[in-house]
Amino acid sequence: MSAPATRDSSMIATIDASTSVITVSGLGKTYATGHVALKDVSLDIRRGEIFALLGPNGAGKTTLISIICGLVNATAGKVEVAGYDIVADYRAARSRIGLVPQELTTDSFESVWATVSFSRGLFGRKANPAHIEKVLRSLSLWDKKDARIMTLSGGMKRRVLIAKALSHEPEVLFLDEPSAGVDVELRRDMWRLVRELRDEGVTIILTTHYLEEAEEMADRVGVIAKGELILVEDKATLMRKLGKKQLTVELTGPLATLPQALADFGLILSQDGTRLTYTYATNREGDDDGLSIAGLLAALSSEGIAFKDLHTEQSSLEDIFVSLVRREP
Ligand SMILES: Nc1ncnc2c1ncn2[C@@H]1O[C@H](COP(=O)(O)OP(=O)(O)OP(=O)(O)O)[C@@H](O)[C@H]1O
Repeated sequence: MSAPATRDSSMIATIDASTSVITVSGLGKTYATGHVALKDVSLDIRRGEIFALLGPNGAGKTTLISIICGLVNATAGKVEVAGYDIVADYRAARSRIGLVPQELTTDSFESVWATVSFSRGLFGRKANPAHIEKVLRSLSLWDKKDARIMTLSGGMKRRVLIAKALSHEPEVLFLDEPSAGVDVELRRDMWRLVRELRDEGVTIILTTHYLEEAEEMADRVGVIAKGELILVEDKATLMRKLGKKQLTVELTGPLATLPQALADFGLILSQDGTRLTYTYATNREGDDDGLSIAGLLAALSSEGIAFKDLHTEQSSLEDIFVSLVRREP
């Protein structure tokens, strides 16, 4: 699978990694039911990044995306896409966006080719069969181009949704829960395509409640909970923070001071001298410089320090994150 290579030169000219492609300011949404789905959300999405929006079911991810894409009206605040206001300059803003929705609403008598070509036309773009062919090939849909949508499997329909979203060469691609109900092969293809698109300068925003997906894909991560954006961070930084754990060692007798041989571990000795606390990074990208728990235990033993119990705790940020992200529907 390879990404569509043909991109509109006027769009490429505007791509500059140092600028924001989407600016969200003070966004709020209260549904007619009175439910407050978003509260004062402000966010800049940088050109060419993969941004993962994380949060549990009902957090407000789809609402936020729907407002950015102009499908739902905000109650407060504003959104600009490539400098265009999503309400005042709807057509200009929307034509920069490709949206792959969560729901499979594509079910028609039309062929794959006709459906994807028609999508391009909806955005006022001139027909470009070469681009449509590239998109279909990149999604392994080329040999299905004449098949009617209704005859396709669920996975193939999903590929058609992605092809439709890419038909008009958008600058920003939204993927709403791309992994929900998707098989391993499609997930792998999708991730590869996303990276290829990003390499071409396309900005990707994906929503997910799978931490693994964000870990695998994202450059930056935003966490949304109960309608509030509680965290926006570079993934590497976030993973470092998330990866911090604490090991507490309960000693059999009190220590007056920490032996010099243990200085490198950055241990904290409790006031009564009976407890040592060791904070360490656990993840791939963490700053663990080789000082492992095994190393600590060996050092304790060679210093003749006996212990009766060990227990680990995760840092509070990880606690928050895991409870947000790993909570099942
Ligand atoms: N049209 C609507 N009218 C009233 N409430 C709504 C409407 N759409 C969404 N909501 C509510 O707003 C909240 C946020 O929903 P939203 O779909 O944005 O969450 P989400 O984070 O995308 O969740 P999921 O992961 O389940 O898609 C939910 O409590 C939902 O029930």
